[in-house]
Amino acid sequence: MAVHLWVRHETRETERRTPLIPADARRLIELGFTVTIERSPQRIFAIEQYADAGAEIVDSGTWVDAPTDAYILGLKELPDEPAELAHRHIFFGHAYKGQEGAAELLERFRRGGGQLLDIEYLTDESGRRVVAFGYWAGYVGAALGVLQYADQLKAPLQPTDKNAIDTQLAEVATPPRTVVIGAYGRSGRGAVDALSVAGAEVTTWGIDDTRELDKPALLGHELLVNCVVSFAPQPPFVEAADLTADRALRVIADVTADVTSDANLLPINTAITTWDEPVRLINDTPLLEVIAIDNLPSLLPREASEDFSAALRPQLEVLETGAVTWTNTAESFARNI
Ligand SMILES: NC(=O)c1ccc[n+]([C@@H]2O[C@H](COP(=O)([O-])OP(=O)(O)OC[C@H]3O[C@@H](n4cnc5c(N)ncnc54)[C@H](O)[C@@H]3O)[C@@H](O)[C@H]2O)c1
Repeated sequence: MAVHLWVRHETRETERRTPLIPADARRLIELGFTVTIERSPQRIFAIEQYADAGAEIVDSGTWVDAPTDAYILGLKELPDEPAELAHRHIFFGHAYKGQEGAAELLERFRRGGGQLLDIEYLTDESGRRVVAFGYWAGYVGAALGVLQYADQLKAPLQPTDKNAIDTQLAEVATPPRTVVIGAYGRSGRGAVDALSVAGAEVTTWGIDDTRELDKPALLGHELLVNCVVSFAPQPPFVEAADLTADRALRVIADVTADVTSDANLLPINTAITTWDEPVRLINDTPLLEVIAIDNLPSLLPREASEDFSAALRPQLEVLETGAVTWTNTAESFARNI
C-alpha cells in the first residue's frame, strides 16, 4: 500500500518553514506516495503549489482525524490536544532529555499507542544526524553579528530571504575581523559563507584549534561566531575575567545558543535573546554584546525549508524499507517511552 504522508500546519505563528517543499512533495507523489498537505496561512510556500504537485489539500489541524496508517509530518510542537496520540509523528519532539513538556508528550504517545519518529534522532551508522537546519542558522547568525557590529541591526527581526541579507551585508563598510569556532560543521560553514559576502576577514577554528585555547588570539577578533556542538563541560571560550580585559572583541553571535546547559562555552550569557530584542549588553566598557537567538533558521524560511526538505526527502523515500536512520529513531523512542 502507498505510504501516506500528512504534512500538518505549524501552530506557532512565526513558524513559516515547512519540512517538505512542493517540488519534493511532487517527487514523492511520482514515486507512489500519497501526500496530504494541511492549509497553513503562514507557510512560506503557497498551498496552490502543493495542489499543482498533486497533493491532497485539507484544513489546518485535521491530522487528528487522519487515517491511522498516515505518518504525520511537522517541525515543531504539536498542539496540546488531543490527549492521546495514535499516529506515527515525524517532527522535533525535544522529548528525551527532560525538556519542558517532554514527560507530557511521551505520556500522550503512551496513551494513544502512537510513535514519535524524532527527526533529531534520525542518524546514520556512525550516529551522525542526517537532517538538520544548521547551515542557514550559521548564515543568518553570522549576518546578524556583522550587522550589529556595524550598528545596522534593526529590531524587531522579521523573516526575510538570503538576497535581502546579502544586500545588507554588502553595504557594511568595515566588516569585523571575525573568528568562527566550529567552522567546519553545518552552521560553521553557513557562517563562513555569510562572512565572505560581507567581505570580512575570517579565522576558522575547528575542534583541534581550541584544544589549547589561544585566548589572546580569540579576544583579538572583533566578532566571535560560536557554532560548536558541545556535550561536556570544557574551558569556556569567553568568561567573566575576559570582560574587563583589553580586547578587540565587541560582539558574540552565539549560534549554538545552548545557554542553560552545563556545556555552555559562553557562560557570560545564560539566556537566549529574541527577535524583538536580539542583542543583550554583557559589558559596557569595554563593550561586549551577545546575540543568542535559538530559532535562527526561521528567519530564512524559504532557504531553510529548501535545504531541510532536500535532506529529508531521500529519507522519506526509504521510510518503510527498514533503513538504519528510521530504525535508529524508532529505537530512541522505544528507549524513552
Ligand atoms: N540558534 C539556532 O537557531 C540553531 C539552529 C540550528 C542549530 N543550532 C545549534 O548549533 C550547534 C551547531 O550545529 P551544527 O548543525 O553546525 O553542528 P555540526 O555537528 O554540523 O557542527 C559542529 C562543529 O563543532 C565542532 N566542535 C565541537 N566542539 C568544538 C570545540 N571545542 N572547538 C571547536 N569546534 C568544535 C565539531 O567538530 C563540528 O565540526 C548545535 O548545538 C545546534 O543545536 C542552533
